[in-house]
Amino acid sequence: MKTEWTQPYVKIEPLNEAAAAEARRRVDQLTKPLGSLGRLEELAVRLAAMTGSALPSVTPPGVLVFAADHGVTAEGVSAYPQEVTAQMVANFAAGGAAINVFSRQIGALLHVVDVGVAADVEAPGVWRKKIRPGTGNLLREEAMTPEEAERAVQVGLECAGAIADEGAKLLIIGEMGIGNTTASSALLAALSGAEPDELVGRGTGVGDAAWERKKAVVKQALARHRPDPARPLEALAKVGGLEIGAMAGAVLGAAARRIPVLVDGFISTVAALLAVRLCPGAADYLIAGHRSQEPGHLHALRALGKEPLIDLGLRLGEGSGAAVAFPIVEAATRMIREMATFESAGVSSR
Ligand SMILES: Cc1cc2ncn([C@H]3O[C@H](COP(=O)(O)O)[C@@H](O)[C@H]3O)c2cc1C
Ligand SMILES: O=C(O)c1cccnc1
Repeated sequence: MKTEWTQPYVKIEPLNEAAAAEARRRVDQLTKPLGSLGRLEELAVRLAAMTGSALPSVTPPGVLVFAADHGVTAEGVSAYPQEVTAQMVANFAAGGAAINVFSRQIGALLHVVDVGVAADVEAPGVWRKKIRPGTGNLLREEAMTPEEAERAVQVGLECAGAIADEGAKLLIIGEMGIGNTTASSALLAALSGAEPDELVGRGTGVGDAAWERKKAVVKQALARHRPDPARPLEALAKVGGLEIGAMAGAVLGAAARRIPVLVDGFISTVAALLAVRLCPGAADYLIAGHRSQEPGHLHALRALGKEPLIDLGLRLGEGSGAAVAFPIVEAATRMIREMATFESAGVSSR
C-alpha cells in the first residue's frame, strides 16, 4: 500500500468547550443538590461538548447494523454455522431480532447493511453494499485486500451520512457476522498489543475444545500476518472483517458531523478503536454503552479510556447493549433540557 489512509480527509472538529462550560453552569443551577445526578451530569456536559449545544438532543437515535461473513468460520471457531449470518439478516428485515425490538422501544431509525454476507440476501429494506461475499480465512490468507478494507470504511462513512440525513441525532453501531469475535480478537491484539489468551472469549458460546482452537487460530494468524499497529487499515485487511471496517467508517462519519456514537459490545468497541487509530479525534465522540461478557471487551474499553454505562451480562452484539443503554443517554439530555432551575422554580439554593 502506498499510504495507509487514502480516503478524502475526514475532518473531525474538536469538542466545543464553550458549550460544555455553558452546560456545566446550567447543570449546577438545576433543582437538585449539586452533583447529585452523578454520571448523568458528566454525560450531559460531554454531549454538549460533542454536539456544540448546551441543550443537546439525542432523539431520534439511529442504529446501523452491518452484516458480513468470515472465512475463518471454516476453522470451527463459532458455536453456530456461517448460514446464520444471512438468516439473521432476513430476521432483521422481518423485525424479529433483539435489535429490532430494542430499536422500536427507543424509537430508533434502524438500517441493516450487507457489506459482505456470503449468501445472496434479498431481504426487503436491507442496504446492499456487499464488498465481497465474506472475508478470506485469516488463518490461511489475508481477510481482504487493502482496497477492500478501505472500501468497507468508506461504505460505513456513507451509511452514517445517510442515517444522519434521515435525522438521526446519535448513532448506535451494531453488527452481525458469525465468526466475528475471532476476527475482532485478532484485530484488537494487533492494535493493542494485548495477549490473545486474555482477549479470546467464547463468543456465541463455544465449548472448551473450540475455545482452545480459537485462541490458537488468533495466535497463528498474528504470527503469520504480523499486523503493524501503526498501520490500522492494513491490520483490518489482514485479520479484520468487512463489518468491522464499516462500523469504524460509520464512527468517523458520525464524528465528522458532531453526532455522538453509542458503542455496543466487543466487536463494536474494537471497530471504534480502529476508527480512533485512523482518526484520533473520533475518540471524543464515543460513549461506551455497556460492558459485554466477552473478556476482550474490557481491554478494548481500556484502550479507548471509556467507562461503560451498564453491565447486564449481555453478549449478543447487533447493537443490542447500546440500544438498551440509550435511555440513560436520553435521560442526561432531558435532565438538562427540561429540569427547572432554582431561579425558575423559586427554590432556595445554598
Ligand atoms: C442467532 C444469532 C444471533 C446473533 N446476533 C448477534 N450475534 C453475535 O454472534 C456472532 C459472533 O459470535 P461468534 O464469533 O462466536 O460467531 C456475531 O454475529 C454477533 O453479532 C448472533 C449470533 C447468533 C448465533
Ligand atoms: O460483545 C459482543 O458484541 C458479542 C459477544 C459475543 C458474541 N457476539 C457479540
